[in-house]
Amino acid sequence: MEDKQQKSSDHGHNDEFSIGKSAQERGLPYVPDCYVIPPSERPDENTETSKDVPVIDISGLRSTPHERSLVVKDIGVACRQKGFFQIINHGISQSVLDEAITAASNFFELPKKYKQEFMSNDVAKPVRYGTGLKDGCDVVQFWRIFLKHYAHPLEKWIEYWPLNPPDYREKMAHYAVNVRNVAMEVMGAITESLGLGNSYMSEELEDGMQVMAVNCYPPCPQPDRVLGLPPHTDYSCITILLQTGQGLQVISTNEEEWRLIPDNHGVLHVHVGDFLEVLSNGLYKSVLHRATLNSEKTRYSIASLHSLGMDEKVETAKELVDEQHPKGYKGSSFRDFLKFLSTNDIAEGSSFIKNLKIKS
Ligand SMILES: O=C(O)CCC(=O)C(=O)O
Ligand SMILES: [Fe+2]
Repeated sequence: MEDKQQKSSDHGHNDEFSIGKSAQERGLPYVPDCYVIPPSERPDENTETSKDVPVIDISGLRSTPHERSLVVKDIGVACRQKGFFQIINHGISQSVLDEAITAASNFFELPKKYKQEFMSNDVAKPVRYGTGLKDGCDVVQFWRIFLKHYAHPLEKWIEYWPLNPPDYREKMAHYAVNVRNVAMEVMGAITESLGLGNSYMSEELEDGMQVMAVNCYPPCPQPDRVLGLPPHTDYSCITILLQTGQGLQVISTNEEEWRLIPDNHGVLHVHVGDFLEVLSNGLYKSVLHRATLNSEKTRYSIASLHSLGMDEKVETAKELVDEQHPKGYKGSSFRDFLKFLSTNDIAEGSSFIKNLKIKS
């Protein structure tokens, strides 16, 4: 994912952009020059909302073998044709979703002193807070505040999570555990759709990493000149995204244009990530996406990224390699990604997955 752009912004945070207020209420007349991105990279305000987002009822995965096979097929088609899909009847109650978002927004609204202790530009830190909102910068910045933390195994990492707001750990953990169960179920369906069986990676995923990127995008006075997050693909097998309001844009596998993703209450959005592209030998492509802004309302998102263990390499499934489809990718681990990130700037277009491609 993005990240490296924080190298010069982690120290220069600015919470004076009070989060709950619209840009006008905060009296912000314009976006500082340092945030303004070149015209070719600016979001177009007329970007169409994607009309054919696959919405999949995953309760069928727990139903009869016939029902399950239909859902598996739909998931496979969505991964191949789009690189993303949305899920309903995922089994996570609305209150768990809402409480995770409330915990996130309460964290971001805390006074600076509670957040500062988590600030770091060390991308390998298990808990990290950062913001692109700063004055006097001389590089392209992004209009986002984030808290990232590892979440699995929960008992190992939760003690590093913020103690404030007091219910942050409880509420976020509740969501983390639930969304991880959904991720395991969806990954089983994905490997099944590839003809590898539903338990192909379940053991490795059991010991895998879960990183939660908790994002906050304050209202922006000129949302057409700046982005919340630059275009990137995720360093995961899959990412599950919970969002409040529209802002996510994607370029699906079968299109060339940016499309806005609708946000429907209670729906979770699933992205194919880099490691799944490697595993599937490019049958399923990790999806390019970015976060855009609005001038009215703070938007929150919680991205839960699921991959294998820190040193467990994801290799292309040998079942998907033959003479017509030679192995297209080098194997890689989460640690390999962190190493890549520490020397490459994803905000400037570096791409982990491109780096893994074997040139033919
Ligand atoms: O906030 C969003 O819509 C996207 C977040 C995202 O892509 C990420 O955290 O990797
Ligand atoms: Fe992402």
